[in-house]
Amino acid sequence: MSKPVVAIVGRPNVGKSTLFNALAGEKISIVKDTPGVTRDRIYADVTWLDKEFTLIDTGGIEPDSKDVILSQMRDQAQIAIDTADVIIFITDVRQGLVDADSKVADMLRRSKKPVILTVNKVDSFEKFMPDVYEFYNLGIGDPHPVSASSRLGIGDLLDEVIAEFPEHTGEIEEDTRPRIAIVGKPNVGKSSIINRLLGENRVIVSDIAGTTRDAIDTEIVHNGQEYIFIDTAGLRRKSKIKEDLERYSIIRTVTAVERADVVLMVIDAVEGVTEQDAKIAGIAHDRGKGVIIVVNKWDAIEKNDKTMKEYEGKVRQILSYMPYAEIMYVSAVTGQRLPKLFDMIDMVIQNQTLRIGTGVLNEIMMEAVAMQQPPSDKGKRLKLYYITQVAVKPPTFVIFVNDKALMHFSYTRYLENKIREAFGFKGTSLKFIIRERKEKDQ
Ligand SMILES: Nc1nc2c(ncn2[C@@H]2O[C@H](COP(=O)(O)OP(=O)(O)OP(=O)(O)O)[C@@H](O)[C@H]2O)c(=O)[nH]1
Ligand SMILES: Nc1nc2c(ncn2[C@@H]2O[C@H](COP(=O)(O)OP(=O)(O)OP(=O)(O)O)[C@@H](O)[C@H]2O)c(=O)[nH]1
Repeated sequence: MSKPVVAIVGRPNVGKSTLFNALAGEKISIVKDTPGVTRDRIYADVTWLDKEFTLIDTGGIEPDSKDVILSQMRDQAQIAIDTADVIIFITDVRQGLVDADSKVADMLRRSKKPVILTVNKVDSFEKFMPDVYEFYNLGIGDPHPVSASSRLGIGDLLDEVIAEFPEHTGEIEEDTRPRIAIVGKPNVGKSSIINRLLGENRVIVSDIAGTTRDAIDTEIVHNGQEYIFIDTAGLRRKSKIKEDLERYSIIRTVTAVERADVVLMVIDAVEGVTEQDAKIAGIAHDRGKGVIIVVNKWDAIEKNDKTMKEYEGKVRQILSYMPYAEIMYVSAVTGQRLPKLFDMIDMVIQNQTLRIGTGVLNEIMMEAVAMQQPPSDKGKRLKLYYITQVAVKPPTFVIFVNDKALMHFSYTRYLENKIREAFGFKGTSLKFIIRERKEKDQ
């Protein structure tokens, strides 16, 4: 089930970041503050009423000469058009309508994507409403006045946003073909892998990082089964600003991962696994997707009988939050082990959709509790009453306990391990929801 993507586009200083924070509220994914990594918030998971979506900030325009700003805005808008289901176009009532706004509005209108025109910094409706009407001139519908900094009009804006979502998002989609996103840093061999799997050169491969054009979904048939590969290779724009490139590649990764069942996390064997890989893989992990770690260019490194083990050690260390992910060592150049990817994908999808009966789950939990006493605090011991699986993709379990505060992370991890020992669940994360229940209710 893929969540809709909502993108924010607007000139520098109109309040994009402020609006982003106001919409995202507390539930926010902050991209880790690793050195050399973009420090801004780029995406967040938002829930409004019963709808969930992913919010992305296409931001990051350097205030420079007017021409540069306009061309950067066009790039931003293009990213939003390519990746988002709904676009929030934000303007500033205090600066009024400017030429760049009209040009971007033209572009957005032509895209036929739903656009919510937002006029920010309307801190007082009484005072500024007359100026808001001017924005009708953009010809992209009604302007919605908000004050991002004082959170005025935010609820109405969210209502407008979710009203534009495609009808059936969040429900079971008709297209049952497995969707596989192929993600990773530039130049790790994403397009080469797809090419090789496809058996024909429909994707342009180049030696220069970021040169593959126009990511498209590619259908590949293997043993009579159709798979959809979502390619994130290449970047549409060649920015001189490193942080911009990173932002765009993260946006594309997030939106591709969102649409996928399984994520192939490609790592360059020659370069080795890096913090940037960890950040990219984290996007798949956070979203509860199936993950296969694909170490590519295996042909290009010198090997002995220990190489694979050593490599695995490094990968496991840096991607320590996903011990469940399988690692495959492949070569897009020689084709080594690539056909096995399909078996692995099938297995991961099976595990993502695996349902375990309540009876057997409770047996496992009780056995686990008998083997290792649950933690206690200030004389009160954790009691586990009941466990049941409530969802798949990822498999999600609810555990009823006497006191949530006593359910320590490490004990949840212990139970997870017991469940994995019994059922494997290879390639997928598991989610645990802890609920409290009064003792007399049991
Ligand atoms: N008065 C008023 N000021 C606001 C409002 N929202 C944002 N601002 C101010 O506008 C300025 C720019 O806000 P940001 O959120 O950083 O704008 P941005 O569009 O992300 O800016 P860039 O990062 O340059 O693209 C800040 O000084 C904010 O405090 C608002 O609703 N009312
Ligand atoms: N030796 C070796 N080289 C490879 C392999 N796979 C890809 N390459 C080379 O790595 C370079 C990058 O490959 P691409 O497939 O364009 O990489 P990408 O991840 O799609 O790159 P972007 O488009 O920049 O995101 C090319 O020069 C490929 O020939 C492999 O398995 N072995």
